[in-house]
Amino acid sequence: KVNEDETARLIVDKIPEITSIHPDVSVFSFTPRVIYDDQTIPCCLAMFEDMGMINRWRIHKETLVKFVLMVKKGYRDPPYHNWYHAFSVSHFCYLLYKNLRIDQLLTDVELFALFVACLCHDLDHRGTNNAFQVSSKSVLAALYSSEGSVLERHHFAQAMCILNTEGCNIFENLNKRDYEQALDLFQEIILATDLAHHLSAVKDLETMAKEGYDKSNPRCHTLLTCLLMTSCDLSDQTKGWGTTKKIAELIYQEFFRQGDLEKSMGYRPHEMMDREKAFIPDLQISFLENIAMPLYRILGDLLPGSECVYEAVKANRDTWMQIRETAKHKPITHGNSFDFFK
Ligand SMILES: COc1ccc(Cl)c(-c2nnc3c(C)nc4ccc(C(=O)NCC(C)C)cc4n23)c1
Ligand SMILES: [Mg+2]
Repeated sequence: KVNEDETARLIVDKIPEITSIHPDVSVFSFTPRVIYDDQTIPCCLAMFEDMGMINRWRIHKETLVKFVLMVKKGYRDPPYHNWYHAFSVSHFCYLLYKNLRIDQLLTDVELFALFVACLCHDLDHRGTNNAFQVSSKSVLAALYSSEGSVLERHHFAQAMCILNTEGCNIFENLNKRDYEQALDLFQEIILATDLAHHLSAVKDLETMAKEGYDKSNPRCHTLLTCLLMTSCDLSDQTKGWGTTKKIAELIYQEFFRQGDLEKSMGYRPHEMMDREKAFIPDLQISFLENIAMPLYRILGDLLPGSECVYEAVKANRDTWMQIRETAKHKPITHGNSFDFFK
């Protein structure tokens, strides 16, 4: 339940000038996780405003406030897949707009659907992955496992519940055509956040990067939108080492909790979810080399000016390699997998 006085204050207060949140809020190196929890919603309002979306889509301020509040409250509090993840993902989308002028490659509707999808893309995440939904025979698996992307279908369903809540539909003033297109894109983008979906699109993304983006080709728009969504989803890796290290701690806290659950259910967990087997530096080097670096390499090829983002990810991979060497020479302590984080 969204309490009235919190909503009232956000509605009455003027939307702050984005730089009043932080002077560096629009640069790639800025880490949105430094923003205090009670400033995240004003920052979201300021991002909508700064991207011209409030006027362009005739969004009533009260509707926008209620929507963002419902979205924030729609996240649970697992170590990683919580509101701060959605907020930081959305902030990277704002960075793409401010620094790479993606508004010149995508239509207004695509850009709007992308930003709103960033806010909603992991709604009601339980801190367990798609495989666990199926193996634990969760309600979500019962609902969606026949179509695949179980969690992502649930995140979309939750977002639709919010949009269908009285006074929360920020798409309400779009004309019929834009409305239908926005919702179709919104669903497509949220379903595309399934890492398996991204991995199956990498070949096509590399081809597009080689041949160049053709703004008149609808397939290019779809591929680029999905590329940008995944770039936002993994954007913690594009910041300094401090963020990379902190995020790894949160992700493996979440993974190891799932592994513990699987063990208690009599399943043998994936190595990356088994706190007794996981060697985090190796796992993270592999994730960065096989998934994150190729992703931001393609982004850099397609969007001039984003090479610095790829370089930041590569630097974090290099730091993991140094950590791996040091950790390998240390005597095997029978502490837990997080010892070398100390
Ligand atoms: C875009 O969707 C997601 C969904 C869930 C997560 Cl946790 C992530 C995500 N975001 N940051 C990370 C980092 C730093 N490391 C990760 C290491 C492994 C995996 C993983 O799922 N590996 C199995 C798969 C390749 C078959 C995901 C990781 N990850 C992204
Ligand atoms: Mg997700």
